[in-house]
Amino acid sequence: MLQVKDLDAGYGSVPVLRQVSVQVRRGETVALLGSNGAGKSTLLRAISGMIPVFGGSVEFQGSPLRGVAPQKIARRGLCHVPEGRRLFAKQTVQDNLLLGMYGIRLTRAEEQERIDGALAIFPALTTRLADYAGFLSGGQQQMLAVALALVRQPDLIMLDEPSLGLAPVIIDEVFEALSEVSRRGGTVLLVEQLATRALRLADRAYVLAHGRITAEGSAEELLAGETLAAAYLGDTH
Ligand SMILES: Nc1ncnc2c1ncn2[C@@H]1O[C@H](COP(=O)(O)OP(=O)(O)OP(=O)(O)O)[C@@H](O)[C@H]1O
Repeated sequence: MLQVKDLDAGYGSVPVLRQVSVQVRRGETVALLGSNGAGKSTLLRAISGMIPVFGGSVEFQGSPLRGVAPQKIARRGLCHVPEGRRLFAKQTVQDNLLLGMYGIRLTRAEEQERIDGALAIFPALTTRLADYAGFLSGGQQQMLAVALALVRQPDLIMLDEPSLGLAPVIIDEVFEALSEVSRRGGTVLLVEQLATRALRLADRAYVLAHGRITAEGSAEELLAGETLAAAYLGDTH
C-alpha cells in the first residue's frame, strides 16, 4: 500500500532522512521505532507532504506522492495524526467528530454510522459527546484525535506517538483500541518511543537512528533478538 524508497528529506536545506526505505502492506500494522530525534516524525511528515522530499520516491496505492499537496494526499486516503492531539478544544466531542468528516459528502445517517463506528473502538468517548474536547483527560483527547482520523475511514492511518504524556493504564487503553483498528482490517504506520509496546501490537517494524534505517524485521524477531537494543545504542554495524 505504501512504498517509500531511498527517501532523502529534511528541513530547508538541512538533510534529516537519508536513503530511507519502508513498506506497509494492506492490513498490516508497522511500527517505526527509534530514539529521540532519530527522524521518525520527519518521515511521517515527508510521506504526508508536509515537508519537501529531496530524493527518492513515495508511492501510495500505486500513485506517486512526491510533490503532491498534503490535502490531496489526505483525500487519497492517507491520514496523518501528528504528535500533540490537534483537536478543536472549544467544540464538543460530537462536533469534533463531525468536523473530522468535513469535505466528505455523506448523509446524516452515514455520518452517524461513522461516529458509531469510532465510538465502538473508543467507548470511553460515548459519555463525553456533549463535552468540550478541551475538557477531556489527556487519554481521552488522544482517543478523540485517533477517532477524528477514523471517521474519515482512511486506507492508511499514520500515528505519531499516541502514548506521549499518558499514564501507563491509559496507554493500555489506547493500544487496545489500536489493536481493534487492526483487527477490523485497518492499515497502520505507528511511530512510538515505547518500543516493546509497539512491537506487541505490530506485525513488522523498522528502527531509525540518525535518519537512517538501522534494523527491520518482524515484530517477533525484533522483540526476541538483541537487534533492537543494539539499534538504539547505535551499535548496528
Ligand atoms: N521543524 C523542524 N525544523 C528543523 N529541524 C527539525 C524540525 N523538526 C525536527 N527537526 C530535526 O530533525 C531531526 C529529527 O527529528 P524528528 O522529530 O523527526 O525525530 P523523532 O525521531 O520523531 O524524535 P521525537 O520523538 O523527539 O519527535 C532532529 O534533529 C530535529 O532537531
